[in-house]
Amino acid sequence: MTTRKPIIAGNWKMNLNHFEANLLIQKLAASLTPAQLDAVETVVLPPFTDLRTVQTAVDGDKLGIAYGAQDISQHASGAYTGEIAGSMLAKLGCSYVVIGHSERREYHNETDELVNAKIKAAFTAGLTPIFCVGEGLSVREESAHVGHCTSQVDAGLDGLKEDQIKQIVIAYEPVWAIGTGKTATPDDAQEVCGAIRARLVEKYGAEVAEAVRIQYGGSVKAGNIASIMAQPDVDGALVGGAALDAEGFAAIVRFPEHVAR
Ligand SMILES: O=C(CO)COP(=O)(O)O
Repeated sequence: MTTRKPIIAGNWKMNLNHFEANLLIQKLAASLTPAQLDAVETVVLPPFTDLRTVQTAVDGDKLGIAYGAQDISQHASGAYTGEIAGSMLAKLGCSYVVIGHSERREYHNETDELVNAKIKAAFTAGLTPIFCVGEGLSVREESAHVGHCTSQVDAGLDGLKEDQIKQIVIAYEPVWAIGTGKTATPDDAQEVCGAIRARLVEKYGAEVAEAVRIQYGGSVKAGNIASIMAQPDVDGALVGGAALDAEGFAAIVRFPEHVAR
């Protein structure tokens, strides 16, 4: 029995304009009861252009759903064309921000150093990072995935204070399982999530490590969430494709009806 509150987050990636975002958030809220939303922290991560719309819906109707952005600038403000500062996200009521997603690491050449700088920028703005780590297929095939992920964790958390580490959400997303329909087995998810927690114990002590919520991400859907959430070191999921369907995402949030924690 863990005391960590489960957190299910829907990463909408580059999908849905603000009209579509409004529909999805309303439908999602209508599909979940207050008790279900109380049992599982439910988060949506829309594109920047949808954040104001989501804020209006969530605040206006007190939907009980948290939201955040998919990226943040490492800079506080200034001449950085196209970038979005943490303070701007905080002003829009964001609680979370995804940092270091494999799609940003791969397509935008984000390094561990940049990810670390963005995590610090998030905390400065009062946002909670959802810090992503994960290995590609070749690393997995060499059985080097555990070390790969724990060193990404080391680099991302470098220089943070203990209370910041306790607050952070770490998402283990094996790249080969993202959008491929190929889910890691529950044992695969536990292996890496457990190793991440063991690493946190080693570096920061058990009290800090026990507070950190670790998500699994990669082809999560209603049909596989229960077996993944049954793992002792998996505290939630970061959901991509299945988060674009209100009923499908709501069914994932309702996982406690199928698994005791
Ligand atoms: O990358 C992901 C969430 O951030 C996972 O995406 P899928 O759920 O579509 O595999």
